[in-house]
Amino acid sequence: MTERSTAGLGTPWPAPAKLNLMLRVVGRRPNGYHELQTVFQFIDRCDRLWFDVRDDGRVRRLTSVSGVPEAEDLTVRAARALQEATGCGLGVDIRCEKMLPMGGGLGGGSSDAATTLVALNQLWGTELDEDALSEIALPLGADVPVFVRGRAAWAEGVGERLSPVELPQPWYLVLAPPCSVSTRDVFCHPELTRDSVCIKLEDFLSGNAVNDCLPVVRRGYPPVEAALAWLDHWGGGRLTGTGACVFAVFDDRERALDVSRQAPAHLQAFVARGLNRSPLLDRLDQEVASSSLVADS
Ligand SMILES: C[C@](O)(CO)[C@H](O)COP(=O)(O)OP(=O)(O)OC[C@H]1O[C@@H](n2ccc(N)nc2=O)[C@H](O)[C@@H]1O
Ligand SMILES: Nc1ncnc2c1ncn2[C@@H]1O[C@H](COP(=O)(O)OP(=O)(O)OP(=O)(O)O)[C@@H](O)[C@H]1O
Repeated sequence: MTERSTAGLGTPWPAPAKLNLMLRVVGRRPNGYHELQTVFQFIDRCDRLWFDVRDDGRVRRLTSVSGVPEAEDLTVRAARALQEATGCGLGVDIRCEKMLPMGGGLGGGSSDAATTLVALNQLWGTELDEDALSEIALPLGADVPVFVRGRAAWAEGVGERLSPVELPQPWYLVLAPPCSVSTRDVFCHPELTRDSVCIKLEDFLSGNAVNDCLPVVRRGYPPVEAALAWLDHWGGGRLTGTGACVFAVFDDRERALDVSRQAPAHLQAFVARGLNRSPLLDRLDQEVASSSLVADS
């Protein structure tokens, strides 16, 4: 979607990316899903969404997402799931401006789904609380609940047992190698280790930040390996989720920007701030405040 076409649409709803600051695969459930331990933090790099409520109950996506048919788009599925859960007869036209690479381990699709649930719960007046919204969120994807709750979190289970955490909020240099990684393929891989011992938050805070998917992704995706090798010159990189994106941590924004300018041209590089509170919650507060002003006048 071009800048011009977003003019006049009103304030967008942000769908921030997340980073997995560590990821341990500690078991496998009978349904094939994996038990994880991970730490989620948001970054201030976001997709942007706009919602126009419709009276006729139709859910339409007005912008295209490369390779994703309308009915499979996580925003459309999220809107339909909220209709089904609440019996709401309203519909919506959804526009989404993608900034986050797909299949990048930044959770862009999951975040778009969460933003749709949170925004429509407000705009449709369905009044579900955060727990109820998170229940609708989980079948859409293991990462959707953390985006609904909007707090950096220590996560267990398939990623749905969340405890909020206050972490340092450094600057991250994120590199998107020119490939996308299928989360499913990594979790199905015969060489993925699935027996890491469980650790505690304190272990992570004192430096245990391994990602168990890294060996499989490094071997299977040479562009990811190359991006990590490049980050080794600057102190080392980490993989987010199942990749393909990798990141390095900096205390100082200028330093992160300086390194990003030196990144090889074939790597998409950006610098973003770590956030313990999702900008989605601020946008929701703004919407609640403006709707109560209208109600009072
Ligand atoms: C790896 C993480 O990104 C860490 O944040 C997430 O756990 C993945 O979350 P997600 O992209 O929302 O994943 P989903 O859409 O639920 O699942 C995609 C596929 O990954 C596998 N999958 C996912 C999560 C999980 N805990 N175990 C799995 O085995 C399943 O094969 C599933 O079919
Ligand atoms: N609105 C959407 N935006 C992006 N992807 C979508 C969307 N709707 C459905 N999808 C599908 O979801 C897949 C995963 O997208 P996403 O951007 O969340 O990947 P990811 O960053 O690797 O996520 P994760 O870290 O959760 O594995 C895409 O490859 C695409 O097929």
